[in-house]
Amino acid sequence: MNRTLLVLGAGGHGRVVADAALVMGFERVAFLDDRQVTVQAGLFPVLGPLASLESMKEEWPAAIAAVGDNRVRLALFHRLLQAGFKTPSVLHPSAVVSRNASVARSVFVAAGVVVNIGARIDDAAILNTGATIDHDCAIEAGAHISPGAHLAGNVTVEQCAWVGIGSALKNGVRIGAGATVGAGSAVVRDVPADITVAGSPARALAKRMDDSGHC
Ligand SMILES: CC(=O)SCCNC(=O)CCNC(=O)[C@H](O)C(C)(C)COP(=O)(O)OP(=O)(O)OC[C@H]1O[C@@H](n2cnc3c(N)ncnc32)[C@H](O)[C@@H]1OP(=O)(O)O
Repeated sequence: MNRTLLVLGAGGHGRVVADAALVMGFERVAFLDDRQVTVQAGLFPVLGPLASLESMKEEWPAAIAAVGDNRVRLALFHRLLQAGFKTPSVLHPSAVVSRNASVARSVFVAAGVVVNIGARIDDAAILNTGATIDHDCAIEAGAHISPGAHLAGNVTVEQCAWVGIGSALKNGVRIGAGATVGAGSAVVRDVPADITVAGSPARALAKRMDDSGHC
């Protein structure tokens, strides 16, 4: 394993990732963050703004995108690939990940997570503290499963969707790309792309507007 890791983003999520990286065995961990003057990064130095990323590669060849915003994180991951960085995943040692599950690049698997047989975790996804991902789920690139969320078997969470803290997803449901599942929700049917649902059973709250102002 490469023993250095550059963490992109020194916010709450980035700090959790950095902490887990140390426990996992990385020896030198540092941040890039545009708020370098004010950020409270704890034990880890902030080496510069994100704009300096490409110039860091020689000393810091491995990096992980660790900002909470799903689309921004996925874009940063693609920038890492383009610049030729190594893109290891960070798996907290207390996570239980089936040998018959797959975990792609730049994934963060937090403490206490369980991933069961046949699950597929794609690039730059987050499985946050204590989440459970049961058999044959697919968590697509840039998706975020928040702390304590429970996914039954055969659930699909499409690209950049966000499953809120403590929610429960019935077996076989599909969460559309960019959709949001509110905290503590019970999802019993498919959720279309770019919709926010919440409650038990989860129902649509609102539809996000795109850049042109249309839903
Ligand atoms: C380590 C970490 O911290 S990871 C981060 C974990 N955080 C989360 O999981 C948070 C998930 N986010 C939520 O649950 C948010 O409330 C969202 C995204 C569902 C909605 O946020 P907003 O669009 O800002 O909605 P807003 O707060 O204005 O609420 C709109 C309505 O929905 C209701 N509502 C909001 N969230 C929920 C929810 N989780 N369950 C039920 N109802 C909800 C509100 O009560 C409100 O109802 P009202 O109009 O009758 O008053």
